[in-house]
Amino acid sequence: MTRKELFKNTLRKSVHAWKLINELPLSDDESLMLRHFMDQPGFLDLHWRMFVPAIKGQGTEEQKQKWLPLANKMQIIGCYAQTELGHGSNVQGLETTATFDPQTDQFILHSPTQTSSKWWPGGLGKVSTHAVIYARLITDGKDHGVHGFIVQLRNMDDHSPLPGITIGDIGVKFGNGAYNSMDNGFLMFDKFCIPRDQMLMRLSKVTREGKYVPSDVPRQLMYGTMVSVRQTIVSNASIAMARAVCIATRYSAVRRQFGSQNGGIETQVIDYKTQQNRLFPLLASAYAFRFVGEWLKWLYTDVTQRLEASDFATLPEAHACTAGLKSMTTSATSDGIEECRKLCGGHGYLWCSGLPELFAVYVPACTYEGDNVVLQLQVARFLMKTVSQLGSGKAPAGTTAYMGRAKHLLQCRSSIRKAEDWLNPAMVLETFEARALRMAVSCANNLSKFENQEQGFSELLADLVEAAIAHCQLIVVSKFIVKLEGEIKGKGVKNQLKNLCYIYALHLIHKHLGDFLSTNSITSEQASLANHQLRSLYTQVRPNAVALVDAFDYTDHYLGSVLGRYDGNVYPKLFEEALKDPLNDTVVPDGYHEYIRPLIKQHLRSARL
Ligand SMILES: CCCCCCCC/C=C\CCCCCCCCCCCC(=O)SCCNC(=O)CCNC(=O)[C@H](O)C(C)(C)COP(=O)(O)OP(=O)(O)OC[C@H]1O[C@@H](n2cnc3c(N)ncnc32)[C@H](O)[C@@H]1OP(=O)(O)O
Ligand SMILES: Cc1cc2nc3c(=O)[nH]c(=O)nc-3n(C[C@H](O)[C@H](O)[C@H](O)COP(=O)(O)OP(=O)(O)OC[C@H]3O[C@@H](n4cnc5c(N)ncnc54)[C@H](O)[C@@H]3O)c2cc1C
Repeated sequence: MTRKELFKNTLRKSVHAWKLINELPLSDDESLMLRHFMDQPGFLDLHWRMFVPAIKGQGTEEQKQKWLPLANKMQIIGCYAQTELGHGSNVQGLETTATFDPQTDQFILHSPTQTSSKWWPGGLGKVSTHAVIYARLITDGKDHGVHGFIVQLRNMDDHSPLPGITIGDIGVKFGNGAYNSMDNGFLMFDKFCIPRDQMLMRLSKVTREGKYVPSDVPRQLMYGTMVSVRQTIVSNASIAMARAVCIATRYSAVRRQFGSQNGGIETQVIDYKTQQNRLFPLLASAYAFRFVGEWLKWLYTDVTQRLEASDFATLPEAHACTAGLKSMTTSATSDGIEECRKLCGGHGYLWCSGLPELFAVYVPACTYEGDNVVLQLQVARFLMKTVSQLGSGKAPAGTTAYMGRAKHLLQCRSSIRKAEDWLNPAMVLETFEARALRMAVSCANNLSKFENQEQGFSELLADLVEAAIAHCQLIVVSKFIVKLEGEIKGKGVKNQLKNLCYIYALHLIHKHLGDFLSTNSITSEQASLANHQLRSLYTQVRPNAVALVDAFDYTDHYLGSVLGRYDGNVYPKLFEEALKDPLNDTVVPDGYHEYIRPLIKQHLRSARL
């Protein structure tokens, strides 16, 4: 499809989905499922995942009563317009202004520079009638920082932009199809007025007289919508990883190369240890991200209930966990999808493998909802704060509880003696805890050598990100272990999950061996025992690998991959797909008479001469 066709088709699908949700009707969970099967980014994502939650989280009761019924019935369509041409990560650096005019009781929204243009919001370019806009609030010449506002963008009769608003699509993005179904947009305000009651005022307020009343709760609650979406992105990482792994695993069982003596049957590529060493950790990651996603959903629900009761104690941890896990799982999944493409050899590069589009549509997850490095730095700040409070009497809780055992973890030596010890959950956990704590403490020690903490932080950014990743990996491993300790129906299933859990943990040890050795969390002998155990786990997973991806229960239609077909009938179907290509509509291609024939004839003539 052309971009215009793709966009229009996405509108058609979205509206059809909305119709089904209402007519059947579907529950929230079922609607979410429908979104997955629709399988295309579109304006509904931003309306439901960001616009509605922003009003719910930051609006007053009156604002919710006014706007939510309209939004819930989709009588208005909204998006989340925060990022600008000049600033995305640095939210405090946004330039759009919202200046209160006490004469008219309105805010005047303005884009003072080109870099202040809103740039990127999904659904903004062509669809949304409304947006939650983030802008600097100015009253009486004073800048109070960034706040949210509900703004109507387009005329409800003919969809034209309202006077004072310039709006459009930012253009084609990475890949063919992929995220181009979405109208990511730009927007400029030219002294555009909105009534005062359209500032989202649950947190801070502006009175009729123009007095600014600051929030009596943490101002970071304004970032709540991002926290909520980051949490869902972790579960989505598992879905995308599982999809790629399903394709690569099934195809690896079909594909044969080498290994035959005198014309016998060749080896299935899945039997090569190198293939297993690349593939099975990704299979394990798909399961691991699912379990940590379930736990994160619980954490998010818990913090939301606490916030409603004005208990803000766990907010920093919820922010660190959602930011860190969003970052870690999306980076691993993007890399994993690309690895799956390579695991499928040349055919993985074909569009009909399903992997190029999956990669193209998935990879912006490393950037949207917070650049992955910027988010790990938030985790690092949280860790440095926690380390600095050790010994102050305030015991670290939740995912940093292990830091409370700093004395032990800083000096303990791993008691792994034989390969099977690497299947001991306590020993594995302690190894990850020691590594994470030692990396965090080492950063804190290095930081303390700087007179200026912020300067020290800047200098140590790369180390801090590594410490943050180590902490996030510990969370994933620990939540997988907790899952195994819970009720799992069927001994066989439990055994398979156990194998995957230890593959996940041991492959991380192998991948980040430098960290584990340099922090003395393990010795090189213990590292080689871990490798030995890993190989043995691969052998145990091998006979069940295809069943473990079948368990994701993806239909062929959803996978959209010739290589990942359930029936394994890959080669005839590759031919069928090739023959569908428009280039094969004619035997002699368009352009032959114009370019190829004259070229060949010229050679023939010169040959005769
Ligand atoms: C064919 C295949 C198809 C595949 C389909 C797959 C199927 C998928 C199915 C469904 C998919 C649906 C998915 C939904 C998708 C939704 C689409 C998303 C679109 C993307 C939308 C966006 O990108 S919106 C814009 C997002 N922008 C950002 O994330 C900006 C990042 N920056 C920030 O968040 C902040 O600026 C910052 C955190 C980096 C820094 O903030 P600031 O400068 O204000 O703070 P400080 O560093 O000074 O910190 C102050 C203090 O506050 C704490 N803090 C910061 N943030 C938070 C927070 N959120 N909550 C709580 N506390 C916070 C910070 O830690 C500091 O604490 P101290 O104690 O003072 O240290
Ligand atoms: C597909 C897609 C959809 C989007 N949808 C929306 C939307 O609906 N609404 C919306 O408001 N926005 C949206 N965005 C914007 C998105 O949220 C931002 O692009 C994202 O937050 C990253 O910000 P940035 O572009 O400013 O990156 P930058 O911050 O400019 O990042 C550039 C580089 O600088 C590095 N960097 C930046 N700051 C630091 C630092 N402090 N320390 C170390 N390194 C740093 C980053 O790691 C990165 O390598 C979308 C983006 C994409 C790609």
